[in-house]
Amino acid sequence: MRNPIGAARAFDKISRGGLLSSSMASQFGGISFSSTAGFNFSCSDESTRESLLGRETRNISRGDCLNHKLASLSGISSSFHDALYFSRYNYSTHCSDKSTRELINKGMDVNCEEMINYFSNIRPLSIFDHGYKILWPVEIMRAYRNIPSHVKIVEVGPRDGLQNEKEIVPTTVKVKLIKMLVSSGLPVVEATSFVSPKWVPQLADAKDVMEAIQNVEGARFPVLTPNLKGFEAAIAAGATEVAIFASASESFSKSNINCSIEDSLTRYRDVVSAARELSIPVRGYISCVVGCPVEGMVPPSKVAYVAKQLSDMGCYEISLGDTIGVGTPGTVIPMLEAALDVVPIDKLAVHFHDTYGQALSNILASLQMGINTVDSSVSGLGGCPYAKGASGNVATEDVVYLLNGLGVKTNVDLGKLMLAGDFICKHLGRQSNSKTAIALSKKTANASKL
Ligand SMILES: CC(C)(COP(=O)([O-])OP(=O)([O-])OC[C@H]1O[C@@H](n2cnc3c(N)ncnc32)[C@H](O)[C@@H]1OP(=O)([O-])[O-])[C@@H](O)C(=O)NCCC(=O)NCCSC(=O)C[C@@](C)(O)CC(=O)[O-]
Repeated sequence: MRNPIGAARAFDKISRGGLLSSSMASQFGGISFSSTAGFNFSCSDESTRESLLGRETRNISRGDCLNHKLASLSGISSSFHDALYFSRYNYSTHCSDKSTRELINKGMDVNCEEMINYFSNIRPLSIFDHGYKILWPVEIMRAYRNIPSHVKIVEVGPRDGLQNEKEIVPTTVKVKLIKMLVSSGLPVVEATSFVSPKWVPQLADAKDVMEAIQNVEGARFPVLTPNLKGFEAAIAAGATEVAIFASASESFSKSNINCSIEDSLTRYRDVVSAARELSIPVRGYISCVVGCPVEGMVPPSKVAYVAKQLSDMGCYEISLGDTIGVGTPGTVIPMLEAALDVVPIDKLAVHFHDTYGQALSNILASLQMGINTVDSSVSGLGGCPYAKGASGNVATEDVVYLLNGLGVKTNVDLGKLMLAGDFICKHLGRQSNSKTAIALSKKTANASKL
């Protein structure tokens, strides 16, 4: 096995010297570099070359403090680093934690050995054991650089989950579920919808739900409002935050809210302006961000268009919904890139249904791009009544397990969350859709510690 510190020193010398000599190649596990203009690379291993160059040749179009800091500390041109190691997104503001930031902010004083020690201490990956050649700190940086230190989970189970149940869930059960979710530490629990009861009878008790949770503290309770009528009813029932929901697909807009995308945006401008007068924050959703049950693939440009409209009208956050769960990172990443061209990253959230089992992969890809708000539904409840065949949202338990594994803070107690999931699943008379909940409920281990 190659000595990582030796390789670190080699990397350090190259970085500081700014010259890449062929004698260094052997220390980089067979990868050779040419330091001619433009830093062309040649590499003996096809897949390594692919991973080093193929996917990382975009230029940075946004400011990226880390790039410039690391470029300057390593003493080589930033274009080299931009092309090789970093994508276009800003690391520094989404930096994993304080000590990483400090490390980065030390600028010239940081060397690669410190980086290795740092990352090998905090990350459980034993990449050195896998016979990797040069790719560690690069790979680690690439995999973790944008993952935020804290993720806000928006629990949508009581709304997105229960809106799709055949049997109408009694108000008392909904209220108990909401309280249990809050007690698990979830900061935002979407409570219900003020939509037409003819369209969604499952949530016809919206007013009663809101009145019953008036005194519940510890979380915010946004509610869906499709128009001014819904907004006014929500405010009268005590809502202090609302969400509007547009679509990137014309057909879905028509089947879900009975109007075109443009007409929906006009309606939503009225809702947002009424909300602004009352200082009510408005979240925006976009459905069908990668695929539509009627139209098939949805181009990223359509998502970007609606995202910009929602952002411009004043939504504080825009949740990008893969309503029918068809996305993979292959389609989700280009969609997010398009959205990021028009909306700042801190305003974006992701909302994945898990129809094809891709939700966690899509969430990881989103985190790696710096997204720090994720919607999910306890026990994977859910679906949309107007998107036939779509399954539930990604399970909140699975998201928390993933984030715990990445060392990302959520403030959610997995054990308490599982109790909430168990409660609603027992009521519905079915098994949880959360793999984490199923696996952990078979163990007696204390799930709160996982
Ligand atoms: C938007 C409408 C109302 C248009 O529905 P419409 O029929 O075109 O509306 P209308 O203005 O002609 O009114 C028809 C009737 O509804 C009443 N009405 C009108 N508005 C309201 C209201 N706010 N609350 C209560 N009642 C309302 C209105 O008063 C009237 O009553 P009537 O005179 O017939 O007795 C209807 O299409 C609707 O309610 N759609 C909601 C559909 C829905 O909730 N879908 C699920 C949520 S979206 C989703 O799940 C996706 C998401 C967000 O999770 C993201 C993702 O997964 O991708």
